[in-house]
Amino acid sequence: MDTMTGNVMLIGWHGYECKKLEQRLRDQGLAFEYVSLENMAGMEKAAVALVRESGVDAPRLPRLEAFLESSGHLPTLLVGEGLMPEQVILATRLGALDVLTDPLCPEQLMKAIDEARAGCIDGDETDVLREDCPAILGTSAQILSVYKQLGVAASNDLNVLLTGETGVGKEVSAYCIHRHSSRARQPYVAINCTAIPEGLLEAELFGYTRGAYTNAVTDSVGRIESAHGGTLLLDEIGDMSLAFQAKLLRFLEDRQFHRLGDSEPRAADVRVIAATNRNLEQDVEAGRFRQDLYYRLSQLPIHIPPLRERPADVRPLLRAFVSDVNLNLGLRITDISEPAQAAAVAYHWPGNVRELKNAVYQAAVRTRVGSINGFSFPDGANRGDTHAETALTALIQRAIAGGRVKELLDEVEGLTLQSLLEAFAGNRSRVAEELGMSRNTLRARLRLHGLQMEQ
Ligand SMILES: Nc1ncnc2c1ncn2[C@@H]1O[C@H](COP(=O)(O)OP(=O)(O)OP(=O)(O)O)[C@@H](O)[C@H]1O
Repeated sequence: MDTMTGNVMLIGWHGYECKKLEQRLRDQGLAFEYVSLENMAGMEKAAVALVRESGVDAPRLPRLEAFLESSGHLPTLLVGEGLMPEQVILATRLGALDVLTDPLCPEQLMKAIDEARAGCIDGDETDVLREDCPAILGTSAQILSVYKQLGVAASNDLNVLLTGETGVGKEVSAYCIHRHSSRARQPYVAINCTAIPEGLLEAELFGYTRGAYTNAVTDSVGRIESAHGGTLLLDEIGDMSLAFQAKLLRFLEDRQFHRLGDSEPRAADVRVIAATNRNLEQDVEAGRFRQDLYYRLSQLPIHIPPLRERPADVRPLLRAFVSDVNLNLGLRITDISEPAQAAAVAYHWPGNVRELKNAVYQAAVRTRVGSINGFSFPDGANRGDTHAETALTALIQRAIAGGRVKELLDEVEGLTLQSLLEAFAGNRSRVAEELGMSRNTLRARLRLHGLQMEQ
């Protein structure tokens, strides 16, 4: 079990009991961590807590009480030796999900841990967000157009070139094409061309024979051969050297290749998808990327727009990642406050969906239970150049340069209203409330600026 699915937190365990318990948890593949009441570092990774008490403090349970008070709603099991009935009743009343007594029966312990973790997911807080999170999300017109292109790509075998800034979802899109294609049951192999040193890339991609170079002690199958029958994603394609580009081009021309050190040509039936966050057309013009390879790779080019150009996707993504974090980390986040959502819509997300996902995970781990009330964007980011702010600066500069300063306030008002509608998902009542004006006044101002967005 990794930290994404949550650790078992151990509180109050000492001596011989620890060894036995550790072995049982390890046998079940469960990660665990000791925390003390004084130092609860690591709690954010927790899925379930096992608190140990002895019966000596009857009828109280000082450790459990102190732990439950400071740990919020983490599912907690009490394990005790010689517990009195009152203590068992008290433990249940305090909120422990189960009480186990020594000697611990391993099956009973694992069942209780599983139930605590499942309770964490299917608990009685019906308003906790826990929908299944599909691999690729978004509802904006821009991303719908991308989905359609992915569908086209899935229906044929052309080489696809996915472009877009870092974190927009090129890799998830490549996988999506594969999963929807006729090759879905065959291998999907991804290689990040920049993560492998140029010298090793050829061997990694094409494979090698024994003795091809100093460390080649056995024959090795390359990624191309591993992907036979399926799909090969060449990620970060824009960063490969011209020499390597020539080798790749040869393979793309007839799907034939040689393992390093082997004169025998081999063939592989692979569908190639390439991805890059570079502008390859510019690289072709600058002589950094071969034109023939560019044409070969981009038989079907698909561009994924940055998140700041599709603000309508922000809210669905936030919602989906909250469900995701609840499922993966066993948290109990119910929602994200409206101001936090509006701030997220207005933010320019330079790291795109990856950054948004991280922001939700970080905020959720901080919040653990209830509503997320804000995200911590990098310093100054909230003042950064959102698309609306960039437009605003350009507007002011154009007005000054063109001697149209008198009309400026009017134009600024229009832009401001447009940004507010965007930030509050078209909710005019909310915008009116924020501006301290009546809905009628707002409606009139919107009409004046040609902004007729309905709620
Ligand atoms: N539309 C989406 N729906 C759901 N998750 C998404 C979406 N787009 C991106 N993600 C998530 O954002 C993260 C980054 O996505 P991905 O790796 O596909 O981006 P990328 O464009 O390939 O980035 P890079 O260029 O840095 O490799 C992943 O965790 C992915 O699951």
